[in-house]
Amino acid sequence: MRTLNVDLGERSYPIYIGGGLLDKAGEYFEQHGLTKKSPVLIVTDTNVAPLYLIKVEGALSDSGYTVVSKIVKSGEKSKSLQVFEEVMTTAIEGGLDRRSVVVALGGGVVGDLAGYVAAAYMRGVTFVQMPTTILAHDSSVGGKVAVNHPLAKNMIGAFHQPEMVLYDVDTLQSLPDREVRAGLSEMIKHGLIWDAAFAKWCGEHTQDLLNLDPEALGYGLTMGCSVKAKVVSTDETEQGLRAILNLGHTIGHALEAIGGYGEFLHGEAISIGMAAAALIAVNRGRDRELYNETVKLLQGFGLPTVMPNHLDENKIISAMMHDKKFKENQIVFILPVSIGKVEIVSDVKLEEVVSVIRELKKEGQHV
Ligand SMILES: NC(=O)c1ccc[n+]([C@@H]2O[C@H](COP(=O)([O-])OP(=O)(O)OC[C@H]3O[C@@H](n4cnc5c(N)ncnc54)[C@H](O)[C@@H]3O)[C@@H](O)[C@H]2O)c1
Ligand SMILES: O=C(O)C(=O)C[C@@H](O)[C@H](O)[C@H](O)COP(=O)(O)O
Ligand SMILES: [Zn+2]
Repeated sequence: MRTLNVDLGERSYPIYIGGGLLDKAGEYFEQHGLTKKSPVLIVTDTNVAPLYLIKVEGALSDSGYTVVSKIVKSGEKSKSLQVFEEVMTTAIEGGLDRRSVVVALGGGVVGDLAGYVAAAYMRGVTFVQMPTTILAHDSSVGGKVAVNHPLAKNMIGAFHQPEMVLYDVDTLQSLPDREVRAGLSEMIKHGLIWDAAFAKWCGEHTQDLLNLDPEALGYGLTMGCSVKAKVVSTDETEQGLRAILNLGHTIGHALEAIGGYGEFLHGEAISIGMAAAALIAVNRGRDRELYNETVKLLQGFGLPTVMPNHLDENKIISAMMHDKKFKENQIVFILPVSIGKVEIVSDVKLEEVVSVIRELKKEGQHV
């Protein structure tokens, strides 16, 4: 078992990473002094519930906790105001009070949704993350919680840090292959923005990671979480540095929105976005090797790096205008400087973006 700390003064919390942790959920709750007098709400989804819900409900009730559970439909479409309201209804009907705990048992969708419920229920209750996807090494850390608006990703949300992250890596063994790849996209991102040696390691351990080799996975997740924890500890509410975690997201979020939150998985959209960011950087004078290396790394994991031809440039651009980093009429981009290092740039012109979208469509025709 590895423990990392997210250092945020009085809002600091541990990330426990290891096997068999869901069975010990009750013990962790007790260790953290979480009350048994108020009901706990577990939010999970239709894929995760049959696999792990009984385990967590059992572990908590064996320790004397009263548990209420809400199962939402799996998939990005559940990150909506409508489902948010449904979860709120379960919380109210289940008698949750101000000392209650909301648990997110699942991937980033459940994490972001349950986290926003925890941030808003009675103006804020305790939140515990129990991630079950690779991607959630990113989403469970840092306190960004949100639901989507049909026009733009994560538009309605808050910063609400969890009490702890209980990451039972045994759960990852049941992930479908496409979700494994999509989750590894954010792991690669952590290497690309912060740590060239880690990015290189990802490239050297592609097969081990794709095969869910426990040792490789444990190391990769620990490294990814520790990059995330360091960045968040420096800039909790994205006043500056934290924006680097958005590498690939300016275009990626636009692709998710225009795809109706169903065509691309988050990690896939971000992979295309990271290829696009590298190409913008090259067109601005960086060595072409930067783009070649980025794309080679992503493609090694079977991730998409070209722009699907059917996507309309204008639609991508107008969806991009809703980016939360858009200010004073400028779209802020995170651009690579070299592998392991990025810069925050606010003078990228729309024409540069359109030209890269077209180049990436052409690349697609060669594949
Ligand atoms: N808050 C943040 O900082 C942050 C960071 C990155 C991504 N995100 C958000 O996270 C979301 C994507 O998260 P995700 O990729 O985990 O998606 P997800 O939660 O939809 O999970 C992916 C799929 O795997 C299934 N699943 C989950 N765990 C499983 C398991 N152990 N075994 C079998 N199936 C399992 C789910 O039911 C779902 O179908 C996006 O909405 C993205 O915006 C948030
Ligand atoms: O934690 C962050 O900060 C991130 O940017 C991590 C991203 O991987 C994640 O997708 C996040 O939800 C994006 O946030 P947003 O503020 O751009 O909606
Ligand atoms: Zn992301």
